[in-house]
Amino acid sequence: MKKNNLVIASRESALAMWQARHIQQCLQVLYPNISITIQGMTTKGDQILSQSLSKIGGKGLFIKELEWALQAGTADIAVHSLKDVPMELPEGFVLAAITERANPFDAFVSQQYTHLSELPEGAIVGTSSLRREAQLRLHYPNLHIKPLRGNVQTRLSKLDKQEYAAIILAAAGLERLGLDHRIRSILPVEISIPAAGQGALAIEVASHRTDLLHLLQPLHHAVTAACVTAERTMAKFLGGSCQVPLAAYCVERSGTLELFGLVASVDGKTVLRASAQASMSDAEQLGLNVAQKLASLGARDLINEVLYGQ
Ligand SMILES: NCc1[nH]cc(CCC(=O)O)c1CC(=O)O
Repeated sequence: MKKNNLVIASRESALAMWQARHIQQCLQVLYPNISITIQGMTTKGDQILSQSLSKIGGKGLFIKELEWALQAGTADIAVHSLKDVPMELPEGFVLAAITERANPFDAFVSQQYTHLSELPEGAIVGTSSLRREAQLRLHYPNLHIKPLRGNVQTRLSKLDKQEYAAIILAAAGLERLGLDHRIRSILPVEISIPAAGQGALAIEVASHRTDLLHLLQPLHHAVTAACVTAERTMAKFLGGSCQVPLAAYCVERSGTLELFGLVASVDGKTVLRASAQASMSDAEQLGLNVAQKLASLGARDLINEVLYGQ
């Protein structure tokens, strides 16, 4: 941190900038004497919108440029949606804090309809997430799933142009952007298990910046961190990325964690589920446990089939 000035690196989408400003405000309250600025930057993932994310190489594409800034020292911290952070960070970087999770669930957004169950046969539903697609196909095999990329506003404008009868977005993103009025209903966990880390923010720093670990500590939320550790450990063990339909959601009740995991084929015809409970201190073991249960049901073969064909 040069001259008491902390620089936050962020992608430039409205959601990313909201998230960076949120962290900026939290830190500013804690440390009124530090000047905190946000440096927006474009990532490869933001530029390549034409192809599906699952084909162009996944999550790392949205954070690499921010990591270069951390490495070069032109920025001190990077704020990410945890969902977009790869299960394994490149060497030399750590997540210094995980913030309290917002709404972790997927939202149903439509002009005409209130619930997924109201959609007529063949209705076009927009999502480019294989996780959402597989779970939609499982419960509503007669819907037509059509790819939908771009930032949240772009996706909403495509819905408004009647290209889709409905679209599925993360509730947290809509709420942060003040677009919660667009949410017609929340998809319960029985219909759509969220992505690992959905709804939580992660603050990344270069590992050698031990000065920042202490500074960021007040933003760290232990319960959220335990839950997302279970989710991300499960996904990592199974080699999960956004290139396979994999879902992981962990909830904490009175000190006990419960993790729900799912691996599916994209067509939703094969769906493997497993769950388990553990104490807060055993989050990693819980993730491994559920991953092993899924593996024993054939999750590895299913994932390889999705990734490489038969
Ligand atoms: N994949 C993009 C992305 N990354 C994080 C969010 C939402 C916010 C969050 O999950 O924390 C979104 C949009 C969406 O999935 O609708």
